[in-house]
Amino acid sequence: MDALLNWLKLPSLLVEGRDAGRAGRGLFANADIPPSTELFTIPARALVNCRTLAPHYPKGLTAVQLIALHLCLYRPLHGSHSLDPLFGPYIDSLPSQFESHPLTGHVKHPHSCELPPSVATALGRLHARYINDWRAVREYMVGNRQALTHKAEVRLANRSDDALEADFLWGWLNGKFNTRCIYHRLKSTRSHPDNLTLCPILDFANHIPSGTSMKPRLSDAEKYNAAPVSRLGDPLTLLSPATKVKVGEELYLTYGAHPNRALFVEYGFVAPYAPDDARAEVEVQDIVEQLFDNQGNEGKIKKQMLQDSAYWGNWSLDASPAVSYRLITALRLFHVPLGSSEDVQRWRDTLTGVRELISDANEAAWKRTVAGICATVIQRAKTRRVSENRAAEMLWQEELHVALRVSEAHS
Ligand SMILES: C[S@@+](CC[C@H](N)C(=O)[O-])C[C@H]1O[C@@H](n2cnc3c(N)ncnc32)[C@H](O)[C@@H]1O
Repeated sequence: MDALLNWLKLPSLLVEGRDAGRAGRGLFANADIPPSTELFTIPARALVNCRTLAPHYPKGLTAVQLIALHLCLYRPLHGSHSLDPLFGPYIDSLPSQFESHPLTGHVKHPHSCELPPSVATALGRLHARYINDWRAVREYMVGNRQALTHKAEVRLANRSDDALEADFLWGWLNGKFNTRCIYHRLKSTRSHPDNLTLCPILDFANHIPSGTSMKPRLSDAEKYNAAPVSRLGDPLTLLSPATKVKVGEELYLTYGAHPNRALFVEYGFVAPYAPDDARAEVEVQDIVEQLFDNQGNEGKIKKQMLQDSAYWGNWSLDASPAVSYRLITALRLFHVPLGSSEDVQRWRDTLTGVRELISDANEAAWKRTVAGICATVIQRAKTRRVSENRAAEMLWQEELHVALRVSEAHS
């Protein structure tokens, strides 16, 4: 931390990064901190993003690809410091490995750990993003070899493909959105995917699902809804939570209202939940898709109707206990015979709020189907291959818990 503060030219701070147990390192208060206090400001030059890296590389990569490439090229060798003349002391402060991240295991031994289907699907999507970025960067490295080997400190020549990919995966897990990168306005539009940055010290902060948390101060670019005026972008200021923090307490960020499935796949951990917590959730896409598939042509038409009205997919149950409105809407249609134009119209009327339901019989039918879906989730959670991965086990337990709660509510 001292080397990092020296490099940042920051005085001692109200917070320090240190061991936080199972979560790795965290940010802790060095003194009592009044509400919404400015904790520190990281100058734009010390943020790792598309603006600070662009002057040092030929064009052609997205922000995530560029950050991952830079980290890959300057990953510290075992026990030594990063040779990066730009961000070396910061790169030294990054985690040395991501062995517990599910993507690392998935890349090395796909399918070694049995996961709930919706989690496996989400991990598969993340893997596809990773492969896409790795291919793009590999091509870029071939096309720009001369420019890259011009950098005196870069060791490309003696590196095996495997070593290079392992370093790229490490860089990618640091540099993709989530894990350690946060939103930072660098482009003229708010939705541009390159609006992200690595930020020293802030990235020691762990996640808290609810309660008061630290917040980055709105940057000028964000305030004026425009690209930053200065070449390297705006600096980043972190504010303490809106309530007082006592010396020694950990300060958190709220990464987002993510279910455990997303926390596991994106960040590599799961958070505890209360028995009736709506964040405890099962996504039942695979089971419900199969139901529509089994209806043959009628199912195909219903799928199209749901896609057209933006209700296809993202169907969940939660432990509050509840069935998501999206799932109820899909299952209502599932039980409508398409030959009955009156019922089809009634279903459309439920979408616009003209009607609350199609009929009592239709309500009873979708509830019976929910009970069947719960039975499937319970069955597969009870008969799965037990995993040594603690987080994977917790995800299976969560599925079982949610399905039991919803099934009790519908019996
Ligand atoms: C931005 S970093 C936070 C700092 C990190 N703990 C470290 O040691 O550098 C995000 C990572 O911290 C860990 N993490 C964050 N919040 C956590 C929590 N509530 N429980 C367990 N691990 C957590 C996860 O590994 C996550 O990918």
